[in-house]
Amino acid sequence: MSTQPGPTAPDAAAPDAAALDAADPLAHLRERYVGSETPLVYFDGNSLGRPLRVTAERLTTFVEAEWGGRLIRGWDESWMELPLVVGDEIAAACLGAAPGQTTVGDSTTVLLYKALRAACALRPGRHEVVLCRDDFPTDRYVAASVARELGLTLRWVEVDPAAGVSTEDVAAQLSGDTAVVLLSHVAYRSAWLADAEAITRAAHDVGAVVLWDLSHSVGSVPLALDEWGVDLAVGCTYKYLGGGPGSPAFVYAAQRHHHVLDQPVTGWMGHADPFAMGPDWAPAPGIRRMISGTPPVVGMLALRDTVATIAEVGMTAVRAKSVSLTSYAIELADALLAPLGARVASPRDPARRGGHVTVDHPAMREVVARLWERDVIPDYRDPGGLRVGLAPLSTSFAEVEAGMRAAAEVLASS
Ligand SMILES: Cc1ncc(COP(=O)(O)O)c(C=O)c1O
Ligand SMILES: Nc1c(O)cccc1C(=O)C[C@H](N)C(=O)O
Repeated sequence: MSTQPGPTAPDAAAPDAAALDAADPLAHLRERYVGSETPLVYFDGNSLGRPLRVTAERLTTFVEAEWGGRLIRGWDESWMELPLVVGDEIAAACLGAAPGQTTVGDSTTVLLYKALRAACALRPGRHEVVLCRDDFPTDRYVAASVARELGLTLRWVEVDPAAGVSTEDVAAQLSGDTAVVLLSHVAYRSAWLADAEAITRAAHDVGAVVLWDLSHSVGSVPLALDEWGVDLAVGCTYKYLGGGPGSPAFVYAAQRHHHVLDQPVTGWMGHADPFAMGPDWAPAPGIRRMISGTPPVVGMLALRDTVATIAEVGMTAVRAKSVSLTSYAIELADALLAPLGARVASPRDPARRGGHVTVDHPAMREVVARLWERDVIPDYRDPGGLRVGLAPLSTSFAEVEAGMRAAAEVLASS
């Protein structure tokens, strides 16, 4: 048990964090992370993951040996291939995707724009994009802008906060005029986990294509993009993939679409022969055509260490730890925060929950600000949501207990 002073609720209601840590097969990974030896409680690994210690060494070696040592020769020797090499590493460890369908570059927002335009171009003559009212703002804003550019209509899936996004809710918005279904696999606020396989099938049944935003699921929830028949997907790498602030996003496009994949930011690096410097753009073969400009080489380094760590233990073990962490956080929220008027706003069924837990109470904005002052770092999401993000590789059960107790103490005194 934590040595932090406990709030008023009975300890008996929650299991013992020390016992959970002792039984955790991934517990040994925590000490590989910078700062894991400090008492700071980090509940924001789903927004910016902690760095691995080994990454400091990788970055230094890169500066001294590769950048400093090879200089511009580095492009021919390895950097030109890096977006596809790292894309394949993410695909193998996390996406359930065969090689040659994933590349890394741009921000998630920019890649989402490129992927959504490419998805719409796969279904000419159709006029609707189906998306969810509760999805992350960038997805809604990008979709609105693509709809303006192409003269499309947005069809909104309204979300029942008690039930999340169901396949039926999505199916109700589908028709023969649906070009693309754009959805988050895990909802950024509530952690609702969509049934990606069933929704992909429903979209295909009406002849539409799907574009999944995997930002909150990649590295936390196992994915099987090839098996599910997904058309396109994008995701962040600075969350569960530990790429560091502003690390570039990834995009997946199923191989069956490559020959006609048409994205709008046609830069020289997606050209079939960039150094021909020819008069017109001609797409590179395969997924490389999704690249626009010079690959962000430095930004791709750190995530390779996290992806290698995920590959070492496997996504099944990562998901098992994630479910245990979120289940424990919910038990503690019920025992410590519910008596103070708070309410768990994430699914209680682990099969329908991603890697974080949101607890609602009107005072949470103030509570989160006060928690940050005492080195307990959750997130706040309107309206009134304390968002507890639990990165499975770096978070201990003792950390969960200390953070939830601190939240209860602060809420009790609000
Ligand atoms: C679902 C989702 N999509 C996209 C983004 C971010 O996009 P970008 O990396 O361009 O800021 C986030 C988080 O910031 C997110 O949660
Ligand atoms: N991408 C972020 C940023 O650049 C600054 C602060 C936070 C973020 C985030 O990742 C927000 C996050 N996607 C969310 O789910 O709320």
